[in-house]
Amino acid sequence: MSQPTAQPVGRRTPLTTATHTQKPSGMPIHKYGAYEAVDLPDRTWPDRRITKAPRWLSTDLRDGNQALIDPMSPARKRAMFDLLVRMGYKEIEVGFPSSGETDFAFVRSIIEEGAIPEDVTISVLTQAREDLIERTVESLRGAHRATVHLYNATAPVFRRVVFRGSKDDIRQIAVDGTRLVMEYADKVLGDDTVFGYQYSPEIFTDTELDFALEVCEGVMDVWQPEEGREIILNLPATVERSTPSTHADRFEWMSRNLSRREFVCLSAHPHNDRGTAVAAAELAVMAGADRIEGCLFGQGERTGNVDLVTLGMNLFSQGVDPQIDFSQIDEIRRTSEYCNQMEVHPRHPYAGDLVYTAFSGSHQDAIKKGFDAMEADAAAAGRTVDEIEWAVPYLPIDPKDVGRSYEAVIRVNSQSGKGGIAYVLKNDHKLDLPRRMQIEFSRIIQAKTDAEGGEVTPADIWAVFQDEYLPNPDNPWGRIQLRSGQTITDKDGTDTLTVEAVVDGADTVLTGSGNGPISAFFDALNTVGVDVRLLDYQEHTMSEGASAQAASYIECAIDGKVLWGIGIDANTTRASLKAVISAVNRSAR
Ligand SMILES: CC(=O)SCCNC(=O)CCNC(=O)[C@H](O)C(C)(C)COP(=O)(O)OP(=O)(O)OC[C@H]1O[C@@H](n2cnc3c(N)ncnc32)[C@H](O)[C@@H]1OP(=O)(O)O
Ligand SMILES: CC(C)C(=O)C(=O)O
Repeated sequence: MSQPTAQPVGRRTPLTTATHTQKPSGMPIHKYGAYEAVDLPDRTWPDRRITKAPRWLSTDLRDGNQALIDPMSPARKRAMFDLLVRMGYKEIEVGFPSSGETDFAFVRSIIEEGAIPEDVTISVLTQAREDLIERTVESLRGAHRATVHLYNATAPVFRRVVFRGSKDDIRQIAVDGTRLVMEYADKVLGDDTVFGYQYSPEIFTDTELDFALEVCEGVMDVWQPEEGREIILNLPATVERSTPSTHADRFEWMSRNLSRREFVCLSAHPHNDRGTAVAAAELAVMAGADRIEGCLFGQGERTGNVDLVTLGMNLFSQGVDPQIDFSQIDEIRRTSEYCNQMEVHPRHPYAGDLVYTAFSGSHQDAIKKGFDAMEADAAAAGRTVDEIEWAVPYLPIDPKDVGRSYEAVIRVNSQSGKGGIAYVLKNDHKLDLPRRMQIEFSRIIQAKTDAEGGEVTPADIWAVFQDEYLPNPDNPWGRIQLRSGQTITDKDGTDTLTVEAVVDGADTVLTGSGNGPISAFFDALNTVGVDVRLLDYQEHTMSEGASAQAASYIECAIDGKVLWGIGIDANTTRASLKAVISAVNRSAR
């Protein structure tokens, strides 16, 4: 029989792609074509950095609302509007007033009730149809600052299928619509309304670049932008169709080729069909966009509009002021959920229930070390933790900055390790367990999670910890309970300890001597047949002030077993005696 040849460690046949050849899926790929690239070899956007917030427009009340199963009631609309104002949005698209009485009445209500702050501009959307434009402008009577937003589709399939017209016909719809908006604004709105205009070539992402430019130029020829008379040209990714890099190329191309660029506010309106709307928006800003339209938490048609919360918080997490207040993210989320009647996903960036929570051991370990290092670094710099740069692994921002507590940062289940459990004890009970004690206790918790599954709450952890290490009058298990102890130190430094205790149910006085209270106590315990040897001892105060408690941790070998004990007391000697009893009682449990 031939002997198998021993392979040196690390020299076995590796798994390579050759052993995992992928096979054609059989999916109908012939139905789809590649998206056209932009010929822009001297593109500049990849080298740009975002150093300030773009202008934001919230379209929650329009694009968000039009996509809801149950569009917002007037009360829900008002709650959303007030939230957006409180957060600091200065441009808010409040509806499509010509769609019906609900939107029209809502626009009238916020104007007539004085709900729009002086520095907030409301915007309303309309198709390029005269009756709709008239009704739209009518809704704005008496507003301080208002923008009419006109759109028509310019993409080839719309030209052919929806409008059944030539490029010139489509361009003319935009030009005529712009003229009508201006005429009705002149007729209906007084001088007390600061009036603005926005045009969107719909499905910009599917429109030939030169044609999108041609239509925008035609619109500008009518509006005549100049100093003090900007035009907002909004280039919507109505359906997201390309990588964010190609989207950025298209923005850079438009930004370079538009005439009167200094009077144009170039705006992006990404949707999330490919799941990359946030990246598309950020790269569009790098490529020249001045403004982003989106919705809170990515509400909106199909996969949603770009998420304004993620965009704003991405800036914040890079030290750039988003100009929007996200400090109460849970209130923002609750209001948005109420208005949209849709839940925000627990993994939603910055706002989901679980996004500042680590269950897994190595994450928890790193987070605990990160918090400890922050405290040490702040103390070394003579500052508070809030005054130094945030650097906690796995937490891109300090949850406190969005109104979250640290309670949920670490949650314990079967995937957790000692770091997380130690974090809970330190955070909730001011107990900073020595490393080997963390290991010992985490095994006890792990046995529980393996047996029972699910999550172990901080309250469960504390109950197990107390039961394991801290016998007390309500739970007085163990051979020995301490009543009182007294040490006398003689002139050569020897401590003599007298302890009153209950041993095996009987009141007992134990005495012993040694070169400190702990060794004196070990000596005393020997008299009742307990053989203890000290391996490690640590202590710390748990709070400041006269009534401060101290925690003592002791690692001992007791009758051949190595165990930890803990004692908590205002008196450090008493804390250490309790720690010895905790370990001794555990050894006999
Ligand atoms: C990408 C976006 O999100 S765009 C915004 C979409 N949002 C909404 O549509 C919500 C509100 N809309 C509505 O309530 C309705 O569409 C209304 C009340 C405004 C209009 O309703 P209707 O009069 O029934 O027209 P409908 O919306 O079906 O539009 C169809 C007609 O308008 C034309 N049309 C569509 N969009 C536009 C436009 N932007 N400009 C000019 N004409 C347009 C179509 O070609 C079609 O014309 P046809 O009847 O001659 O074939
Ligand atoms: C009206 C436009 C801006 C729009 O909502 C879109 O194209 O998605």
